[in-house]
Amino acid sequence: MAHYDLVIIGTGSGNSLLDPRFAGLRVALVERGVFGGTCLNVGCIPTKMFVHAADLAAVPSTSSRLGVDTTLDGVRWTDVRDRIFGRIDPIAAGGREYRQQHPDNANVTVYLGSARFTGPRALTVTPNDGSPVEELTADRVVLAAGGRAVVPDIPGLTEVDFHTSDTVMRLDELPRSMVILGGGFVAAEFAHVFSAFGVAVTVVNRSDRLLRAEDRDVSLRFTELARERWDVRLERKAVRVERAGAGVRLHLEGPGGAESVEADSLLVATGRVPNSDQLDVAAGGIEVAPSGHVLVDQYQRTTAEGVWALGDISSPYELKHVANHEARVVQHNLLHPDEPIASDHRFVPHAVFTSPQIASVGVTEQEAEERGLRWVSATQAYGGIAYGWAMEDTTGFAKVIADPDTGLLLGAHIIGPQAPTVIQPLIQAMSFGLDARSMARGQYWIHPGMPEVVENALLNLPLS
Ligand SMILES: Cc1cc2nc3c(=O)[nH]c(=O)nc-3n(C[C@H](O)[C@H](O)[C@H](O)COP(=O)(O)OP(=O)(O)OC[C@H]3O[C@@H](n4cnc5c(N)ncnc54)[C@H](O)[C@@H]3O)c2cc1C
Ligand SMILES: NC(=O)c1ccc[n+]([C@@H]2O[C@H](COP(=O)([O-])OP(=O)(O)OC[C@H]3O[C@@H](n4cnc5c(N)ncnc54)[C@H](O)[C@@H]3O)[C@@H](O)[C@H]2O)c1
Repeated sequence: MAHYDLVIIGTGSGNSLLDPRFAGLRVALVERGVFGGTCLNVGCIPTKMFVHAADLAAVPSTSSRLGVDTTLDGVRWTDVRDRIFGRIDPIAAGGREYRQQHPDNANVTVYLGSARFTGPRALTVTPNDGSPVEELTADRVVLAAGGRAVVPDIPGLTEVDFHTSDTVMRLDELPRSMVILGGGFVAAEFAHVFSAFGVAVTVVNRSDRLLRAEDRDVSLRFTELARERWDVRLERKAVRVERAGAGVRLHLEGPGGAESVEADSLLVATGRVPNSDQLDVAAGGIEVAPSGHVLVDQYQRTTAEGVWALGDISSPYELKHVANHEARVVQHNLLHPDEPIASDHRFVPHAVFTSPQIASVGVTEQEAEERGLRWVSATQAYGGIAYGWAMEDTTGFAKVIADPDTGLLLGAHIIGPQAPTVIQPLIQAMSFGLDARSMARGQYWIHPGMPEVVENALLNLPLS
C-alpha cells in the first residue's frame, strides 16, 4: 500500500493543479483514459477546430446573397481530421510524458488506470495494462474525474454501430447522412459541422424546440433556422433502433404517430453524467446529488474530510471555464488551508458554437419571472447596426435584461455572428457591477464594429 500527501484523480483540469509549489508533496496522479481529459481530447478544442473548418465550408451557402459567388470544391475529411488530431494528440502525449519523466515532476507518480474508493481517502487503482491492482491512501484527495456521455436505454441501440462525441470526430470517412439524437449543445454543434461538410443531417429531439435551456426567443430563432438547414424532428421519442444495410434505422413516435428515419450513421448526443458512480465515491464517505454530481461547498470541499472536487464531476455547469476556475480555487485551498477562497459562480457564461453562434450569461426572462425579479429587457437586431448591414444579417439579435431601478445587468443572450466574442463586455460589466447606462455611454464603441449590437441593446433598455 502506497501512501501519498495528495492523490488527484483525472488529468483534465486536475492536471493543471500541480505546479512547483507542490514540489514538497508526494503526489499521485491517476488517469484511466487519454492524458488531458475531455476538453483537450474529445471536447471543446477539437470540436471548435472542426467548427472553424465548417464555417469555411459554409461560406458558399451565404456569400451569393452579397453578390459573391463561391463554390465548395470538396471537403477532404481525413485531412481536416488529421490536422486537428495531429495537433492535439502530441499535446496529450507530451503532457503525460512531462508528468512521468520530467525532473520537475520527481515528486509525482502517474498511475495509468481506474481509481475506485474502498474507504475514506483509500483507493484501488486497476492499471490499464493488466498489472496487479494497486492500493493507495492519501492525506488529501482531489476528484477531477469528469463525466461521460449518456447512452439512453433504447431497444436495439447497443446492437447497432453508433457514435458519441467521443468517437464521431475520428470517423474514417464522412457519411452521406447522419441522424443526431438530442437537441442540446453537442447536437447543435455537430449538426452544423457535418451539414456544412455536406452530410444530410436529421436531428431528433424530444421537446418542441432545440437548445431548450436557452432564452426562449433564442431557442425559437435557432430552431426556426435549424429547420431550414436540417431535417428537424421535434417532439419525437426514439422507441427502437435497428440496422438498415450498412446504416441505422430509428423508429420514432411523435405527434403524427409512428415514423422512422434512416441514415448511414447515428450520433447519440443526449447529455452527460458525472463519473462519481464508477469511482464508488460512497465508499469514500462522499455524498452526491440525485444527478450524481459530487456535493461540494463554496470552497470545493466534499462531504468527506480532506477530499475536494472540481469540474464536471461536481459542477452541473459542465463547462471547461468553470472547471478551470474551480481548479484554481482548489489549488489555492490545498496550498493555503487556513485562508480558503470560495468559487464564484455568479455570472457563468456559455456559448454554443453552432450556426448562428449563441452566447449567454445570467438569467433568461423566463428565469427572471420565475424568481420574481424586477426586470426589463431590450433587444437589438444585428440587422439594425452597420456591421449587420455589411453582413446582410437578418436573423441575429442581442437581448439584455436589467434591473429597472439600478440598471445593473441580470442577463444577456445573443444569437448571431461571433456571439461568444460579442458577449464578453457584458460578462465583464456583470462581474464588476457596471450598470447598463454607464456601460453604454461611459466608453467609446468602435464604429462600425459588431459590439455596437450590444451598445444599442443597452440603450434600448427602458430604465427608470
Ligand atoms: C463534445 C464536447 C464539446 C465541449 N465543448 C465545450 C466548449 O466549447 N466550452 C466549454 O466550456 N466546455 C465544453 N465542453 C465541456 C468540457 O469539455 C468539460 O466541462 C471539461 O472538459 C470538464 O473538465 P474536467 O476536468 O472536470 O473533466 P475531464 O476533462 O473529463 O477529465 C476527467 C478525467 O478523469 C479521468 N477519469 C474518470 N474516471 C476516472 C477513474 N475512475 N480513474 C481514473 N481516471 C478517471 C478521465 O479519463 C478524464 O481524463 C465540451 C464537452 C464535450 C463532450
Ligand atoms: N460549447 C460548449 O460549451 C459545449 C459544447 C458541447 C458540450 N458541452 C457540454 O457538454 C454537456 C453535454 O452536451 P449534450 O449536448 O450531450 O447535453 P445537453 O444537456 O446540452 O443536451 C442533451 C439533449 O439530449 C436530449 N435527451 C436527453 N435524454 C434523451 C433521451 N433519452 N432521448 C432523446 N433525447 C434525450 C435532451 O432533451 C437534450 O436536448 C453539456 O451540458 C455542455 O455543458 C458544452
